[in-house]
Amino acid sequence: MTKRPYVVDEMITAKAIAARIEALAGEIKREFADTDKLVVVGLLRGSFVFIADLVRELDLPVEVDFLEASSYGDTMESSREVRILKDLRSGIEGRDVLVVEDIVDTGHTLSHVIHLLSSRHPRRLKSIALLDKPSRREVDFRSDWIGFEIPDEFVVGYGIDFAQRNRNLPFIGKVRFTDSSD
Ligand SMILES: O=P(O)(O)OC[C@H]1O[C@H](OP(=O)(O)OP(=O)(O)O)[C@H](O)[C@@H]1O
Ligand code: HPA
Ligand SMILES: [Mg+2]
Repeated sequence: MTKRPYVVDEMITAKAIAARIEALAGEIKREFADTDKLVVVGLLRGSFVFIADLVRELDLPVEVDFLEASSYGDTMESSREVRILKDLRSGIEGRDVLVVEDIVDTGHTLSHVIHLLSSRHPRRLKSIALLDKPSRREVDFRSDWIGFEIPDEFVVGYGIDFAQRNRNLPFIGKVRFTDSSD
């Protein structure tokens, strides 16, 4: 658990996030225009704000489900071991599925989840990540839709945490440690 004091510098405003979500929703609606039901799967915990705003822009027949995966705990480094803490409540065989993630960093989490869900034989399986850090990627993975590409900064806000703090910030901000002892 971090004890070092830090501040959060705003990086992406709530207004910019909302505008980007509106544009992405249009692309998703075109992709799934023929669906009789789209299962939108949020990856807890970090995606809870993004999925709430995204699904309200999707005038499609939507079912919402959640899967909890964790690989960072209260640190800034991926354990590279993705633990599934909570699985979906419904089956997805033959279903149209959109996995919603807050951020793709090393890529271990979302690539593991996509591999797991594809083994359940959905009709169509796509993913969207609000943020993507391509410079940090450790596995060959890219989401089907990306909100914003960002540099190698540790970010919080809009559902994203550092040691379970700052998920409730309305914007995306980057963490900056303030003590001179480091
Ligand atoms: O691409 P990666 O390097 O795997 O990192 C991305 C993942 O790390 C964070 O989740 P975390 O494990 O912190 O759990 P949380 O969603 O509950 O915050 C984030 O929400 C992504 O799921
Ligand atoms: N912030 C919070 N959690 C994360 C990040 C980040 O930048 N990258 C991977 N998990
Ligand atoms: Mg997460």
